[in-house]
Amino acid sequence: MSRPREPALADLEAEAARRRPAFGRDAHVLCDNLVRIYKTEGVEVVALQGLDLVIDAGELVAIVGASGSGKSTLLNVLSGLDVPTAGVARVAGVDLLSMTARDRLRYRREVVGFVWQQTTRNLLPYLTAAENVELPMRLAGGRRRRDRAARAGELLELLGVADRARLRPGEMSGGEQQRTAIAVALANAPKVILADEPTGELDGETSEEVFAALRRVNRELGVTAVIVTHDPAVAGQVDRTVGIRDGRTSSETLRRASSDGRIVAEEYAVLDRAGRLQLPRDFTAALRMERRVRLALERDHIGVWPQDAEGEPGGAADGPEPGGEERGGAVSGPGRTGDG
Ligand SMILES: Nc1ncnc2c1ncn2[C@@H]1O[C@H](COP(=O)(O)OP(=O)(O)OP(=O)(O)O)[C@@H](O)[C@H]1O
Repeated sequence: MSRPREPALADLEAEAARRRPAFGRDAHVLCDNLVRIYKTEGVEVVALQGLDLVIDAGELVAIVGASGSGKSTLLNVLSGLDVPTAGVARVAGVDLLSMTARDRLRYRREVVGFVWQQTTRNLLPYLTAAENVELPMRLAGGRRRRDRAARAGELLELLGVADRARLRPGEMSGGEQQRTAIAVALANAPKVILADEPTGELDGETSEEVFAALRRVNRELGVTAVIVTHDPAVAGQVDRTVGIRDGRTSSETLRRASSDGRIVAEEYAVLDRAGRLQLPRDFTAALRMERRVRLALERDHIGVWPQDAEGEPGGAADGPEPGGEERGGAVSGPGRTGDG
């Protein structure tokens, strides 16, 4: 009789993958361990360092972060303009790493729409607002002239600039140009709209109008919207703000209405699948945490302590002593201080 075959490592990995639901399996926008390295004159810049992001269909999400944190790199990848070095990037079921040139063209024409900060990048100066909106439809083909004109009219109406249809960009205000740009981005009924600082060149009141227009298309057309912004007024009005730091997702702020109708914002650190999280810089600076910290699993939280000069836990922080038996190791496992 032959002996039962020992399971190979690949079988065990496949089995483990079968049992665990795939990360972001149902997400509309998915970045899994996304890496983008730029190489210029022998110098490497790691703009995205294993970024994870999951956005559901129909969400309106703001992406915030300091200059150089990787926001534009992320948006360039999602818009199909740039190819990441490694990882997974998927939008509306399209794998952005394995697209052919033809797929990429179709993706950029039909699956995503974008709005850039510079109004001049969004609209052609010698076309009217209506002609600008019709242009992507003409390039994609498939619609009759009358249909294109009707759709352009509907979109300009939805964006509140129907009365500007016959004007060229130079004859419109900055806010009107950006609202027209949103209509252009929506021309081919994309599933996702990406906007990079769409209110960056506008004053407060006008930027509120443009943001309100983005919110309206998100709500009324159900299009998923991802907006990179420095504008606290924009970031403060979306349900979810994702903070990026050093090329990784570091925090999320969720906003919800409380029982008395007030909007409550709760900020969370993002825990990635490898168990990594970024502690806020002001927290680590306040407790002079550098390089090593001590961790302890408590019943309902994990304590983090700076390593003090003597190497004993709890040196600089007020609060409970870290639990656990191993003073040197400091991480107590479940069943010691934890529940299970
Ligand atoms: N084409 C490029 N070649 C080399 N390095 C680049 C390139 N584009 C971006 N970088 C670098 O990658 C990092 C992330 O840049 P990115 O533009 O994505 O940041 P950002 O958060 O959008 O910044 P900002 O808010 O200033 O636009 C930075 O260190 C930047 O210098």
